Amino acid sequence: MSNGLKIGVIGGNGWLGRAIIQSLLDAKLTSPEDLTLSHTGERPARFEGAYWTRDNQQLAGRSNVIVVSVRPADLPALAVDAAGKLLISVMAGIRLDELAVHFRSNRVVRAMPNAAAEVGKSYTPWVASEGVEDRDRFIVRSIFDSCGTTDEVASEGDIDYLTGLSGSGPAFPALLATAMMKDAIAYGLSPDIARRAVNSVLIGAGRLLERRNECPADMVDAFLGYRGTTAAAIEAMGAAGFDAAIAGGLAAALQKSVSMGERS
Ligand SMILES: NC(=O)c1ccc[n+]([C@@H]2O[C@H](COP(=O)([O-])OP(=O)(O)OC[C@H]3O[C@@H](n4cnc5c(N)ncnc54)[C@H](OP(=O)(O)O)[C@@H]3O)[C@@H](O)[C@H]2O)c1
Ligand code: PRO
Repeated sequence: MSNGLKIGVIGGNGWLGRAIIQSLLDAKLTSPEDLTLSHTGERPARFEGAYWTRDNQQLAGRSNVIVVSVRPADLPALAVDAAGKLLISVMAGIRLDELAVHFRSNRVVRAMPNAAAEVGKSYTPWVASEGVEDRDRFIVRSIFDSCGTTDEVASEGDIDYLTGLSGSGPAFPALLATAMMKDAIAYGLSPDIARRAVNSVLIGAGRLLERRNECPADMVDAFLGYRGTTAAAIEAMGAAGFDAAIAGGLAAALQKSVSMGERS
C-alpha cells in the first residue's frame, strides 16, 4: 500500500469503527498520522497521533478513502460531500445508489464486516458501484483483509443476505451459548462453572473448525457416528426445530436489511 493512502473513518469511536481502525494500524496499512477520525462527543483518548474531528467535511477533505461507520439512523443528519473520494459504507441496509447520491461520489462500496473485526476475524463481503476502479478494489480488499477474510460478491442482494448470516453472525453462537448456560444453571451448576464450560466450548469449537477447515456438516457427521450422547442431543435438537429456527431468523434478518434500504 502506498504511503499516499489517507483514510477517514466517520464514526471512528464506535464499536465497528474502532475495530476497523485498530486492524488497519495492526496491519500497518496506514499510520496514525494518515488517519482522520470523527466523533460526536468528547475527543476520544485513543489512536494517539490520529487527527480527531467533529467536522465530517473536514474529514473528507483530509482523506482519499472514507469509511462510513455510523448507525443507519444517523445517516440523514450526516451531510458530507465526498466527490472524488472512494467511499466505503459498513451501514446495514443502505444501498449503493443511496450512498452515491447522499455522498455525491460515484466510487462507492457497500461492505458488511462483523463484530469479530475486533479480534481480526471478521468475514467481510462487499459490493462495488460501477465507478469503482481496480486500484479502489485493491484498497478495499486490503482494508478488509486486515480485519479478517473478505470477498467481493456479485450483488447487493448477496450483501442483504450476508448482513444476517455473517454481519449479525457473531450474535448467534452467543445466543446458543446463552441457551446452554440457562440450561446448565437450571440443572444446578454454578453460573461461574456454567460460563466457563460454555465459553470454552464455543472458543474450542471455533478453533477446531479453523484448524480443520472442513465443512461444519462433516464435523456434525463425525459426532453422529458415535451414536452416543452427542447424537442423542443433535437429533433431539433437530426434532425440536433447530434448522427451522435458524432459517426463520436468517429470513427475518434479510427482510430487515432490505426494508432498511427502502427509501421513504
Ligand atoms: N457492530 C457490528 O457488529 C456491526 C457489524 C456490521 C455492520 N455494522 C454497521 O456499522 C455501523 C456502526 O455500528 P457500531 O456497532 O459501530 O455502532 P456504534 O458503536 O453505535 O458506533 C456508531 C458511532 O457513530 C458515531 N456517530 C454518529 N453520528 C456521527 C456523526 N455525525 N459524526 C461522527 N460520528 C458519528 C457515534 O458517536 P456517538 O455515539 O457519540 O453519537 C458512534 O460512536 C452501523 O451502521 C452498523 O449497521 C455493525
Ligand atoms: N449489527 C448491525 C445490526 O444488527 C448490522 C449487522 C450486525 O443491524
